[in-house]
Amino acid sequence: MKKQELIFIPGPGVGHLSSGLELAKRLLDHDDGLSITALVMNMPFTSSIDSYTRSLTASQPRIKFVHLPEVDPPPSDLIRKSPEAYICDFIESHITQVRAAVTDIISSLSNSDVRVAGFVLDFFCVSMIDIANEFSLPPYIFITSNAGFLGLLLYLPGRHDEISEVMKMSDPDSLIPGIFNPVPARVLPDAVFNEDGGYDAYVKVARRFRDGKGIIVNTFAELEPFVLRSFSDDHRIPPVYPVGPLLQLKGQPHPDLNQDQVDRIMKWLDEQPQSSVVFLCFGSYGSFSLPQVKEIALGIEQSGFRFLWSIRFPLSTSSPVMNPEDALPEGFLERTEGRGIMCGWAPQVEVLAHRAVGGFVSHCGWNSILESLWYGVPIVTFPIYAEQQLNAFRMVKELGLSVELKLDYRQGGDLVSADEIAKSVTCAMESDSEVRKKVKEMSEKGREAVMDGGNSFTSITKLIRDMTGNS
Ligand SMILES: O=c1ccn([C@@H]2O[C@H](COP(=O)(O)OP(=O)(O)O[C@H]3O[C@H](CO)[C@@H](O)[C@H](O)[C@H]3O)[C@@H](O)[C@H]2O)c(=O)[nH]1
Repeated sequence: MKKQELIFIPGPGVGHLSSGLELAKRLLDHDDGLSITALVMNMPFTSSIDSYTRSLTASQPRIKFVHLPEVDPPPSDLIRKSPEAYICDFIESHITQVRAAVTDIISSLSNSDVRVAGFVLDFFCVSMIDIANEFSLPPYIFITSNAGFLGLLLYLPGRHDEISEVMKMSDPDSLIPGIFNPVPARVLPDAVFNEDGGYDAYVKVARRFRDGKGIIVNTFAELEPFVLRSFSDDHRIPPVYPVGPLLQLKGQPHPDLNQDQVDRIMKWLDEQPQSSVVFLCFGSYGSFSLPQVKEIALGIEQSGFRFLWSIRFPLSTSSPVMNPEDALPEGFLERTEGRGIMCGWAPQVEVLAHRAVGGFVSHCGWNSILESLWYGVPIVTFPIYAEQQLNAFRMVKELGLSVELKLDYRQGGDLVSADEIAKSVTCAMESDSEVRKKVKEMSEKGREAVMDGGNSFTSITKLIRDMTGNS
């Protein structure tokens, strides 16, 4: 059997990179004959990814990294107008560098027994399908989010052909194939309303999905059966491979995380009773205005539960808060002393795995959702940006796997009050609630899905067979 190489192009930024590389590791675990070269772009304004790629190279010698030469980034005001448009422009500006890197890989393998089998592209990198075609290599697309989000993206080009304008908050609920309930406009991602490039970027990206040889999704059949079935009924959609949950359970290296911080948090958790702590954490970029921070603080205090709060502030705050404590309500720290701690970047996976943690107030980023399901910790929904509102909506209304706090909160939107926060946290922390029971059941199903014979295991085996031709 010939050895085969895959060329990975993960999305820029730690969130997409880490998820893409979990997929890479999973593929290598399944097939000894595979190796992977990942072409990495380092986006301005984001944390360094070097610590991450270094730790992976040390643990998995069959993954090589090629750091693409830096290019002139798009104008910086574009990131404020539309992060999605910025990311797509940034990626497209690497086409020449990617072509050169692929040429090098192929020529370096020409006298070896290794053959390049195909490309795996983060969904934001679908412009690179053209390069795959130039080299006659099959492109596979990787969705770092869920199948419902894929459903939304697949719906957009058809809608655009009929109504070629951005969506509006005042639009009636959308019937999106595969999404169980009609979707209110207020839970759709900001990008679909964005006239400064966000909507166009989504439509353009989604149009290329049908050019993929297959679409790989970080989900599992038991979690999203309805939407996955709808894809297999539509012959225009390439084969969809649900291969998740892809999780980095050993924890992620991060420049803002140091061992002293981890030790302090884990020691404190060790001293707390079983399922007594509510964890608040809002992903790579989630932050709140100062008035919202105050409401959150008052809400946790009012709930009476112990807490671990990963708190960060927007980079654009006009008077930056150097010390998070300055943003808190007066006397909060004294009144909650011994009952809670705060940190910056948290060791989230270790925290969710800890027996003391009983609930999770989350921005509903997909990795956070999968991690909380894995450890059976119910989420309280506090979405902020990207597709998080849609995730929150589906987790509450379709799947019954989260407690509703907000489904439609957006950065700079109406304040979520302390009362609402206290009420939802209390509901999530109930030990015998229906949501907790369902989350525990889904946790088992997720773990079974990736075991030998499970649905995701079978799906990844099929994916490798389709990519390599090896049976
Ligand atoms: O203090 C922190 C904060 C985050 N994390 C980890 O960072 C990852 C965060 O991922 P996710 O929950 O998916 O959030 P984002 O980083 O915000 O992810 C982006 O990418 C996701 C996948 O496409 C989308 O679902 C989100 O909406 C989008 O914001 C998770 O593994 C967390 O465990 C930590 O370890 N410590």
